[in-house]
Order: sequence, then C-alpha cells, then structure tokens
Amino acid sequence: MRVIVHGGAGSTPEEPDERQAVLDEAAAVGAASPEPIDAVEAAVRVLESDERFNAGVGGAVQADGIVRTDAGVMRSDREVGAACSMPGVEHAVSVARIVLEATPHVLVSGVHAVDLAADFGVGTEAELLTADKRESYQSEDPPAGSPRDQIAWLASRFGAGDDQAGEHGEGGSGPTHAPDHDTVGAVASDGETFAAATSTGGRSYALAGRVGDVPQVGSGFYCTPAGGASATGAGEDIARVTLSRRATDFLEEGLGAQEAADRAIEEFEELTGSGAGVIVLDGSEAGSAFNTGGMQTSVAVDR
Ligand SMILES: NC(=O)C[C@H](N)C(=O)O
Repeated sequence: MRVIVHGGAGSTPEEPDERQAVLDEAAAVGAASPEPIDAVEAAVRVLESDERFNAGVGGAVQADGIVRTDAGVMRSDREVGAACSMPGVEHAVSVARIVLEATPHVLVSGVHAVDLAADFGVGTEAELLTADKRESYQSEDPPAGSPRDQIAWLASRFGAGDDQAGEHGEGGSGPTHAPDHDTVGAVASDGETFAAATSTGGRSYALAGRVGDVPQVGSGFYCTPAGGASATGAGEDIARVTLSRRATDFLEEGLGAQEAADRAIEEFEELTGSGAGVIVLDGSEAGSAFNTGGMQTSVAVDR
C-alpha cells in the first residue's frame, strides 16, 4: 500500500517536528492496511485523535462555541460517503465510511449523522474543544446567540487572521484569532485501486452549522481510477472551484501526480486569489502543492 497524508495548508505551524512525527505515524499505519479505504480511514483516525490538527479533537470552534466535524471518503470505483456538522464526533472519517458502505446516500448531516454514528458504534460524546481554543473563543467576546448576532460578530473574525486557512503566503497582516488550518487528509493505493479521505473541524468562528469543502464530493476529496486527491485551505474558495476534482481531471488528462497538484493550485489561485493545498496520488507517484506558508505531508509505502 502507498499512502500520502497531509496536515493542512496555512501559515507555518507551531511544533512542526511533533506534527511531522504524527503525520509519519499516520502514513505508516495507513500503509500497513489491507485495502485503500482501510488505509485512508486508519491514517485519518490517527490525525483526528491528535489535537495539533484541526480534525476530531482540536477542531476549529464555530461562532456558538461548539466544534462540529466534517469528513468525506471516496473510492476509485466512485463510491462516496460523507458526513458533516457533527458535535462530539471525533472520528468523522469513520462516519463518512459508514455513509459510503451502509447507506444509499452520499452525505448525511448534523444530529442525524450523529445518530448514525452512535448506531454503528462510532463515539459521539468526545470533548472536541481544547482548553486553548475555549480560552481564545471566550476572549473574543462571544456573540449572544441568534444567527444575526453571530454574523455580525464573525464579520471581523472569520478567515481574517494571519493564522487562518485563507491566509495566503508566509505571515499575513491580519490579527491573530484562532488558527483554522490543519485539516487532515489521506490518499492511498494498492497499485490497482485508490481511496481518498479528508476530515476537519472547519474554519474558526464560522456561523454555527457552516459546512465547508471537506464533505463536498469533488471539493475536499475526489477519487477516480486515475488516482485520488485531498484538499485543504479556504473551504468556501475550494468549493467554488471543486479543487480535488480539478486535480484528478488533470490526472485523467495524463499528467503525473506532482504536475496535477501544481496545475490545480495554479488554477485555484488564478480563479480565487485564495490559499489552499492539495495532495495527489496516481499509479506511480505522490504529489503535493500549496500556495500558503506551509503544508506538511508524509508518504509511506508498505508492500
Ligand atoms: N483548514 C482547512 O483546510 C479548512 C477546511 N478546508 C474548511 O474550510 O472547512
């Protein structure tokens, strides 16, 4: 099995060495799995459990003070599953896999996705909000509660800091609110078939119930017989251009994984002027590209 994982695009992260060690472990765990879908689920679960990453525990907090998780998974036979807006669910990727394997649907949301998780034995009562994130949320004078109050409050905060997913390039000029990069993803291949998965807590201080690119097929993740892709960055902009689908389009046109990743990010930047990253795996190579300050990746092969 060959696996590439990423730990999110954004400004240069804190604790890069510790994060790299977790990414290396995630890739190795994935590479030891029997099938590509097992590999991406296993790799992403490692990252969801580490609070340095914005997925599962340590996810970004929404404007009402709650962390809600999203994930999507796809196989190269075009079977898809995704789940979104789930409070208390650490392993969103496992719920996405349940949607793929046990339902006739491609996306299940909110309380119903949490019910589905519970019914299939995925934990639904995790404390996802870390002490640090709770403290920075509380220091931002949280909004009273109605969606209108939240919108007024988030106008100057959502995506506005130099440490946020849309941050474009090394060190932005905005204030520092709460980092919302560090989304995670994985793409795996057994030499014949592929799978891709992405998991996130979204972007800090979004409207409660906001869902970004991650569980949207073709945006946060995509997979075809030519290969797979997982994206990260400013989710609204990624969804506008269906970044992962574009990366796999380039594979289908005959480009290699690195060239496909480069072209997809070039096109994304031209169309949106925003920040993102993508990992791509094809039949022979792994590629990655980003136009933000950083994106850590790891590749593992186990045969
Ligand atoms: N950090 C990220 O990659 C955020 C994610 N793409 C979202 O918008 O939900």
